[in-house]
Amino acid sequence: MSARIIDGKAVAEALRGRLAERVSALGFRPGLRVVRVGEDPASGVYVRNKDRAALKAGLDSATIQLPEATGEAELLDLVAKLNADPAVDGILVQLPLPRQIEAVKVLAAIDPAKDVDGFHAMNAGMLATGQRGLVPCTPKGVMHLLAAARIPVAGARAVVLGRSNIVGKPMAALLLAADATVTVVHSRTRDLAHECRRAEILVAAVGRAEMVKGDWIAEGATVIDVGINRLPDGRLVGDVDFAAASQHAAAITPVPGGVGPMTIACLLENTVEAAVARRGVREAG
Ligand SMILES: Nc1nc(=O)c2c([nH]1)NC[C@@H]1CN(c3ccc(C(=O)N[C@@H](CCC(=O)O)C(=O)O)cc3)C=[N+]21
Repeated sequence: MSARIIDGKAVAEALRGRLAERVSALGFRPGLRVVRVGEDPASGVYVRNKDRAALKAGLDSATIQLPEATGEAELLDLVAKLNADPAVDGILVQLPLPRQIEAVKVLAAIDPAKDVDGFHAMNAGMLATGQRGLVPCTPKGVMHLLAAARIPVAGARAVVLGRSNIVGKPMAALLLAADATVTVVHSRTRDLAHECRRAEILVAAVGRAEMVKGDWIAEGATVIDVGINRLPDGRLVGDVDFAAASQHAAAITPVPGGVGPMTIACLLENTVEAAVARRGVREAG
């Protein structure tokens, strides 16, 4: 059997189209500012793709590029300025940050109402306690993909591989809120393969190229691959051995063209949501 491929690029395009319509009805351009310190290669493609998508959706979007040697106080000053700017609805500080800057301090300084990454402890707490807040883009994008592919989540056995604050933990919280039975597994889990084989929905988010093997996948499972890993030969692969997993899964996301484009679409969605909430806009429909 060969799995159905869940086309994240197409689902993201559809979501961006709906957002463009929503933005044009607002009568103002939601403002997004992305702050990038230094030149971490992982965030290069992301920044370029995001800028293009944001402008196309009608957002007022700009990237603020700071030098690698920027100090923590300087970055905190910029965040304070963006917090105070009424035209700015969303603030995203690209991670990872250079060594001299403590990321948790910077994330804590962002106004939670403008925290379109959903990384502030306030938004993480809102998600954990089932309250409305800004939800991290990648896990939010995964939930959109599951819905678009008509994968039943309620009651399903879901396994999340990875426990990061930016993907694994919020992913588990969202699946739980959608009534899945959620297991989080990680590098210290005994018999990872066995745990993964129990999954009806497997979300792989460890950042290790093709770590999930074909025989880790139950027959008929849905496989969501969050990993984006660059191999020495330049090829881009996920955390899952795609060809082998496709022989067992019923549905699977590719890399590239799976979760990545959804992360960007959800960043735009969060910016629109932040703008609507902050400015007290009442939308029709
Ligand atoms: N504060 C913060 N928030 C982030 O969300 C964040 C970050 N920092 N730092 C860097 C990572 C990386 N990231 C990506 C998102 C989408 C693609 C993406 O769209 N990838 C495409 C194309 C990839 C390619 O062609 O190279 C795909 O998977 O199909 C990639 C990478 C968000 N990140």
